[in-house]
Amino acid sequence: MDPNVLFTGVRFDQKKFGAEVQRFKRKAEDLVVGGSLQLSSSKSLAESKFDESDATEVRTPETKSGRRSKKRKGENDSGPASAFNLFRPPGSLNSTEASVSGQEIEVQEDKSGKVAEAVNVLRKRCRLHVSGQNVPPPLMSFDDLRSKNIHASGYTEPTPIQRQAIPTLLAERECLACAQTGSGKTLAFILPILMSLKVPSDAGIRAVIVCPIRELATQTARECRKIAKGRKWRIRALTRSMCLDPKLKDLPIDVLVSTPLRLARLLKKKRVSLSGVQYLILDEADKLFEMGFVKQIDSIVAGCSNPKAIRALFSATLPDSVEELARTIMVDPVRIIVGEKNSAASTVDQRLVYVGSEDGKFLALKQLFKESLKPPILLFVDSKERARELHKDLAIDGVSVDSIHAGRSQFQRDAAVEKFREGKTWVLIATDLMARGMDFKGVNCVINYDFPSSIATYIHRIGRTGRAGRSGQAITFHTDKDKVLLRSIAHVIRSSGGEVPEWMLKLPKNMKVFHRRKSTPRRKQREEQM
Ligand SMILES: Nc1ncnc2c1ncn2[C@@H]1O[C@H](COP(=O)(O)OP(=O)(O)OP(=O)(O)O)[C@@H](O)[C@H]1O
Repeated sequence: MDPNVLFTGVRFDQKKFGAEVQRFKRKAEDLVVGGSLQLSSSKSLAESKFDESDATEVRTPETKSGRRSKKRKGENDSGPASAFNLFRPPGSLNSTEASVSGQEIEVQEDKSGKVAEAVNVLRKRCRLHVSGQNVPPPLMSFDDLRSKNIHASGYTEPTPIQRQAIPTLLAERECLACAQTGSGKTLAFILPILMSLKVPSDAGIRAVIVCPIRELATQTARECRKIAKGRKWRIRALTRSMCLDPKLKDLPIDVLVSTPLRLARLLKKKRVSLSGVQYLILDEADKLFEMGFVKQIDSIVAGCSNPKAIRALFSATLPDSVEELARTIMVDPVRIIVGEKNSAASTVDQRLVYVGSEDGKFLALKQLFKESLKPPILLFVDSKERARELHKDLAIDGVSVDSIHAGRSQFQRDAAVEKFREGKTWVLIATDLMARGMDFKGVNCVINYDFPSSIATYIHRIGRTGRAGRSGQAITFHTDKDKVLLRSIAHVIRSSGGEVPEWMLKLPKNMKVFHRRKSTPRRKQREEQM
């Protein structure tokens, strides 16, 4: 294996990813209608800029007294927000207006109806499906935001989700957003948060981003710092050492990124206050609404007691049940779906490989290594036991391999992620811990060594490749035991443009697609196979 290929694109810079940047750019250019689409909101957005040099010119959505100039109808300023079941009633937003940075967005059906038509054309081309009352128009260009850091980060044009979510959050509207993996959802919430908060302040935590795993929280905080570069924002990922700090409450923090458990524990012990939070983002929202997290999320949502706090949910998969639950905690949310809901990234070439039985997996893997696989490769297994077993086997074969799972210490986990990012590890064996949100740009291939336990898991796992417009490959091993979910996954592949045999699509319908597999498959000792 040529180790040089490992270093291809592991780190994102504009030079290395010139082609991708161009691809994003090209797509965006295609969206301009006759090169002259002008939305009436552009000016308002420009005036929300947040780069330091521009700070004095920023128009604020607040009056001198520090209160927002707009108040939602029916909003109770004094009453605290309560947990899931007790939320504010929907429909309390004035349906005829929404403000961005204190200005009205006027997507008027003007005399010629041209603006409204242009908005529709842009949304159609971006495959943006939006619903809600008086939804703000999409963002035409990052230039409208006049942020130097965006361009410095190598981002030239907004992705579809960014086009709609940024103006929505800037307009202080709550939102439910679903867009494919690797489509830039992180920036879609980070940017409006920083723009809305405008300047660092000692007023306490003003934005909270909740992610299901620590590695993702660290990554999100890093991305946030990148966008805030040159400013004195205090952006912190909640670490163990911070939790142990007796002075935690006095730490200056503007944006806090955390996993649910850590934050919920601190809240319970009253060691942190979220009463001044203006933005609460639930990233990978469907995961956070699963049984294991829901209590913690409930307490975090309740802890963000500012009645004006804006809540937003983001994920690449948003089952209807989660949407329903989410709506109980949101006020008149804007629903933003890019493309087909719960679909796999079309940039990923997906393949299903029949390996017969459990024992066939290792042989098939070796064969793939011999034939065609280019590292870095992310390989998913079902459990930490499986990860340990395969790690040992591949290490014997001289492959540069590492593993990451819940059985490893945080130090080992961080080191594994870092080495993989740097291209020092060829194959990273992972459990579903790594399936969501992690942005390893250079991953060439994802292998589902063990069949995913749900469609959502499949979509997120394979979404670790083919990110930011790059192409990637996903190979899924299946055995006779995996028939239960095979049909559903074949449909996911077909609907994202992949090829699957007809017979797979005709397998009997499985009703338990979102259920976990009960037992971990075992294969014979490797020695027995050789
Ligand atoms: N406008 C843009 N132009 C070019 N690249 C971008 C843009 N916005 C984001 N990116 C890059 O796209 C990659 C994927 O972004 P991000 O991690 O936010 O995806 P995501 O939609 O949250 O994916 P997932 O669903 O897997 O969490 C990142 O490397 C990011 O730097």
